[in-house]
Amino acid sequence: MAGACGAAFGSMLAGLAMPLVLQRLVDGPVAERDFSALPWFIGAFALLGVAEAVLLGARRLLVIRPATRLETAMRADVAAHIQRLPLSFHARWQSGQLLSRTVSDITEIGRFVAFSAIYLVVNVAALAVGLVVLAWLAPALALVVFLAYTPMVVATTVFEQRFRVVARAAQEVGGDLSTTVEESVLGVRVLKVFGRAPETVRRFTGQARRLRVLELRKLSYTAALWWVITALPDLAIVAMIGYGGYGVATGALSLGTLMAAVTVATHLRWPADTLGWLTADASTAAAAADRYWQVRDEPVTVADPARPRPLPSPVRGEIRLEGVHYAYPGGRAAALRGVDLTIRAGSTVAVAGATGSGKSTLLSLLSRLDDPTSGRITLDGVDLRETALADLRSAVCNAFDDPVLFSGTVRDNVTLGVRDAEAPGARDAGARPADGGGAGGSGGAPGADAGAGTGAGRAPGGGVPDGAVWEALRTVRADEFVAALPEGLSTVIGEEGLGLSGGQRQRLALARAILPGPSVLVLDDALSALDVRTEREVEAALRGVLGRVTTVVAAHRPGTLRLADQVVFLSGGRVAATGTHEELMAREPAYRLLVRPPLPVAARETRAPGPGEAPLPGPAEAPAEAQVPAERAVAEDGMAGRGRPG
Ligand SMILES: Nc1ncnc2c1ncn2[C@@H]1O[C@H](COP(=O)(O)OP(=O)(O)OP(=O)(O)O)[C@@H](O)[C@H]1O
Repeated sequence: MAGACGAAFGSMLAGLAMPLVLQRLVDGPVAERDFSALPWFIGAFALLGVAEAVLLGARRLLVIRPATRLETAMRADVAAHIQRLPLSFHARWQSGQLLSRTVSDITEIGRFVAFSAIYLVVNVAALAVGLVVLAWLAPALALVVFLAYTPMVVATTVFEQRFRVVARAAQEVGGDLSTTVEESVLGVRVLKVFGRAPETVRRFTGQARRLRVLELRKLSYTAALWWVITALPDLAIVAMIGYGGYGVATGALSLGTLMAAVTVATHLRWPADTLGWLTADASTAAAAADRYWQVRDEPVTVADPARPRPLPSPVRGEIRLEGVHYAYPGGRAAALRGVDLTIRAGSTVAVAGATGSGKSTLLSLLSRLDDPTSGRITLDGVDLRETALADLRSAVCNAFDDPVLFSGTVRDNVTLGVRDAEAPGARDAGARPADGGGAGGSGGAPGADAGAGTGAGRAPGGGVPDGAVWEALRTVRADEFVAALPEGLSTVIGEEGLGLSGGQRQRLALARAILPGPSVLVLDDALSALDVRTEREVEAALRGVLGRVTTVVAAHRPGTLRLADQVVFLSGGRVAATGTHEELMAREPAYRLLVRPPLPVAARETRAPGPGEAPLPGPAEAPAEAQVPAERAVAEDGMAGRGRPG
C-alpha cells in the first residue's frame, strides 16, 4: 500500500513537473527563437510522460493484491466470527443485515482501500504541492488559486458529514431489503397460502423505493459538491488569466510563467474534481466499516478456554446441571430459572413441558450453543466452559425439530458432523469395503450407489465409508427413501432440503447426529414430523444402535416419554417434577394434562385409564388445587412465549 501511494505520488509529481519544463521552453528557446535545445525539451516532456504513465500502472499493480487480499481476509474473518457468536446474537440479528455486511459493505471497503484511499492522500498532497509550485512561480497567482480552493474545503467537510449519514441509512435499507428477499424466498409457502405474496412484494417495493430516495439524496449532495468543485477551479483559472494577462502585458510576469501557472492550475483540476467522489467514497466506506465492526466487535462469549481441560476418554456421558439460569438478551423473563438436574451416563432422559417452558433452551446449552447466565453444566465432571469446544461437540451431537439441510448431496448432509480423524468405521472400512449394500435395508440399491458414487464405497466428505452412512440411515429408517432417490447418497438436495418431505428431512438430520457416534445425543423434538409408527420404529432402532449413549430428548408424545428412563417436567423454566412417565402420570396432574389433555365427554366415557395411570379428572370433578396449577403452568408458559419457536 505504501508502494502504491509512492507510485501515485511520483506520477503526480511527474505531471506537475511538465508545466515547469514548459515555462523554461517558452521563456527560453521560444522567446529567444533559438530552437537548438528543443530536442532536449521534447525528450524531457517524453520522459516525464512515460514516468507518469509507468508509475500510474505500478500503483494499480501494487495495490490490487493487498486490497483484494484485505477484502478476502475481512470476509473470511467476519464469517468465522459470525459462526463463533452465540445463539443469543443470532436471535437478535436479521440474516439479511449479516449478508449485506459480509458482502456489499466489505466490497465498499475494498474499493475504497484499492483506489479512493490512495487518491485521497495523493490528491490532497497534489493540491498542496501544486500551490507551493504556484507560489514559487508567481505568489499572486497562488493566492488567487488558494482563495478559490478554500471554500472547497469547507464544502467538502459539510458534504462528508451529511453524505455519511445518508450512506449509512442506505446501507441499512439495503440490509433490510436482503432480509425481505431471504424471508420471502424461505417462507414462500406460508406467504402463498395466506395470500400475503402481494403484500411482501409491496413491502419489498417500499424498501426499494426508500433505497432509491436515499440514493437520490446521496446523488443530490454529490451534485451540489460537484458544482462547487468544478466551478471554483474554473473561476480560479479565469481570474489567473485575467490577472496574469495584465501582468504579462505590463511586463510584471513572463509569458512562460503565466503559461506554466495556468497549466499547473489546469493540472490541479483533476485532484480537485475528484475530491467530491473520493470524499463520498470515504464516507460510504466509513459507514460500511462502522457496520462491519458492529458485528466484528460483538464479543465471542462462547469460546475455548485458555487451557482447555480434556474430557475423559471415553466420555461416559453423565451430565449435571447446577443452578442453571438462562435469560435471552432482551427477553422479558428468564427462560431457565435455577435448573438442577443429574442425567446418568447412558440413560435416556425426556424433557417435557408446555410450549415456552424452556425445553429447547435447556437442550441448546448442553452443546454450549450458549452459556448459562449463571450456574454451570458439567459433562463427566468437567464444566462445559473448561473444555475445548471441538471436543465437546464431538461428544455431544444435536438434532433439532427444524432440520436444516444444506445445498449439497445427501452424503454431504449426513456426514456434516464427522471430522476426518473420527470418521466412524474408517478403521474397519478396509474390512468391509462394499458394505454399503449390506447396510442398506433395501437390498442392492444402496450398494449400487456406493459403488457408483465413489468407486470404492468410500464417501469423499470426511472420509466416511458409505457403509457407515447407510448404517446411520438404516437406523433412522431413511435408507429406503434415500435408495429410491435418483442418485442415492449422491443425490443433490436443494437448499434447506426442499424436495424432501418434512419427515425425510428430519430423518436425515437425525442420521447426521448419530453418524459421528456421540456419547451424548440431544434430540430437540427431532422426531416430531414422523408418523407414530415410524417414530416408534426409529426410537426402537435408536435404542438398539446407540446402546449406552446418553440421550436427552425434548418430547411431547406419550410413546417417547414412556421409553425414557427419566422424565424431567419443566414449567416456567423450572424443574417442576422428575420421575418415570408412569410416576408423573400418576402424581402430577399438570403433567397428565399436558401429555393427555381431557378428552371430549363422549370419548372419556368409553376410555379406560392406562396401566399405572390414575383416572383423569374431568374439568368438573378435578380438585381445585390440581387443576389450577396445571392450567396456570400451561398459560404461563404460553404467555412467556414470544411466538418464536425454540
Ligand atoms: N431468541 C429469544 N429471545 C428471547 N426470548 C426467547 C428466545 N427464544 C426463546 N425465548 C423465550 O424463552 C422461553 C423458553 O423458550 P424455549 O424455546 O426454550 O421453549 P420450549 O419449551 O422449547 O418451547 P416449544 O415447545 O414451543 O419449542 C420462552 O418464554 C421463549 O419466549
